[in-house]
Amino acid sequence: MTPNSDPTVQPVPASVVHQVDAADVTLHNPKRAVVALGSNLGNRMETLQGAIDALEETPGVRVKAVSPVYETEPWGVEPGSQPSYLNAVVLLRTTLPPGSLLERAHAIEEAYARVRDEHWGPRTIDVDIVAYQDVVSDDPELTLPHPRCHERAFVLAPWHDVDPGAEVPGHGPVADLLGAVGREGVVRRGDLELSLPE
Ligand SMILES: Nc1ncnc2c1ncn2[C@@H]1O[C@H](COP(=O)(O)OP(=O)(O)OP(=O)(O)O)[C@@H](O)[C@H]1O
Ligand SMILES: Nc1nc2c(c(=O)[nH]1)N=C(CO)CN2
Repeated sequence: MTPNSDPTVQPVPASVVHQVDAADVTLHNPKRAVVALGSNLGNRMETLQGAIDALEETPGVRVKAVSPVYETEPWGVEPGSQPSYLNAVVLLRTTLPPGSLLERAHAIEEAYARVRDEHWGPRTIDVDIVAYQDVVSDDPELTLPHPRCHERAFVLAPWHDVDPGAEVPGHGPVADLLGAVGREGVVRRGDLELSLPE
């Protein structure tokens, strides 16, 4: 039987071919994303590492780099009102669209029983999408780049360590932004290290 003579083989509609091709392009064309992690409650290192491992275990996500760890003064709140944070940044390659990556970030926060009861309140884990490719969006559900990342040394310092040439879309080079903001209250913890999942 020739391939075309089988009466049970139906022609594939053009729309389906198009959708499959589009999905295929996405799968072969992972996007760059930058995720910031912060913790100021409980076992902060264990929580940060757990979040990194959970990102890596997510289908369609690969953790490509993990920054050094910084001990940072709580930003945006009364000095002395909260424990200090440990902050880090991870670089991802992902086939997930931005909204799905945010859903995963929220699921990881929930897994660590983060309670959203106070604006900028203490938290076991905060997982923010800092940037996704060069996407710029003012959607309040997912603003890209993160609307406050360019003024936060606790994001810029670790990001600069893992990607010195990085730029914040619409704001300029991370190196320049970090220079402008300064490193006050942001101290590298050389004695602590997060690992890149195998
Ligand atoms: N780039 C982004 N990354 C993560 N969440 C975002 C982003 N843009 C908008 N959001 C929205 O912000 C909401 C509040 O997030 P969250 O509770 O983590 O804020 P926060 O950590 O207290 O403060 P901040 O956003 O200043 O870090 C989330 O429900 C989410 O939909
Ligand atoms: N140092 C520091 N301060 C913060 C942090 C954080 O991760 N580190 N996160 C906040 C809300 O996301 C508010 N303030």
